[in-house]
Amino acid sequence: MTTLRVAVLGAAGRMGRTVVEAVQDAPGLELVAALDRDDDVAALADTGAQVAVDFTVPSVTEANVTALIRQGIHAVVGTTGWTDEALDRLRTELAAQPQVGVLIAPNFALGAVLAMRFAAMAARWFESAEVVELHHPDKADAPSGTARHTAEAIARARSQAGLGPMPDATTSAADGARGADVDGVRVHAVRLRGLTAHEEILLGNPGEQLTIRHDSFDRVSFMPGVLHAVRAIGDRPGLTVGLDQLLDLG
Ligand SMILES: NC(=O)C1=CN([C@@H]2O[C@H](COP(=O)(O)OP(=O)(O)OC[C@H]3O[C@@H](n4cnc5c(N)ncnc54)[C@H](O)[C@@H]3O)[C@@H](O)[C@H]2O)C=CC1
Ligand SMILES: O=C(O)C1=N[C@H](C(=O)O)C[C@H](O)C1
Repeated sequence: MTTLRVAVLGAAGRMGRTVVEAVQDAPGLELVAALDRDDDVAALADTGAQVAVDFTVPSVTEANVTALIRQGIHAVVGTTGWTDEALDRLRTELAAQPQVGVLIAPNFALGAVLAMRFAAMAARWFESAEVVELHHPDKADAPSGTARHTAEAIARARSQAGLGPMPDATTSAADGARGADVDGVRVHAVRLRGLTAHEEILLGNPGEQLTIRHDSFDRVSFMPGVLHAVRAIGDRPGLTVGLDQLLDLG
């Protein structure tokens, strides 16, 4: 079996530490670099890394991935905060390195990926849909990347089905009481000590409610998805958004 040489960026962080352990324990993978703040990503090629996993912070992830692409290193990215404009800039970078693959995924937990897919399937059949995400209080961004992605998928499905705005008679609300508006879908963010990463999608019709809930109790829940992506990304040049694209979900 040939060995795949892997680097981890953000290696001192909560996710980075878990990824380092997972790569060290995974058959066929070799950890060749573990970088954090102040390490030079632009010199990573010297380590022989073929794939790099980025769990850093929204303000640096684009610069990291750009540096990886320019060195011909595939990237598996879990860091949140990607905008459409930033993704377009990556596509331009990738056009100059057509053999390189980049995966950006808001959530690597298989259950979360399925929850997002189920929510998109269900969205057209319900009058109302709202998303509640619940996380540890050390999280920097709100709402979560997963909740944004979920809300965007719900909005797309509603628009394709010709559904209009959801019923909501609110005319007076305290700041933030109705959550953030993501493409017309309300998203609520809870931060609570003891939590890891959780999401509930609430779908309502007259007389019924469907609740889709996913819980990551531990960061090991993200590792099968991360390792699957590390192994698959070399055969998938260009930009891929969402782990579902690598899971053959139909
Ligand atoms: N896609 C997914 O499945 C998941 C995504 N995340 C996302 O991953 C990101 C990281 O989350 P956590 O590990 O909880 O955060 P964290 O704050 O524990 O870790 C971030 C790490 O990045 C390091 N860092 C900062 N600048 C850097 C740079 N220029 N180069 C290399 N490292 C740098 C920090 O020193 C820190 O060690 C967040 O955006 C979070 O939302 C978190 C969990 C799962
Ligand atoms: O910061 C986290 O912890 C998580 N971040 C990702 C997100 O913002 O969606 C994925 C997961 O929710 C954990």
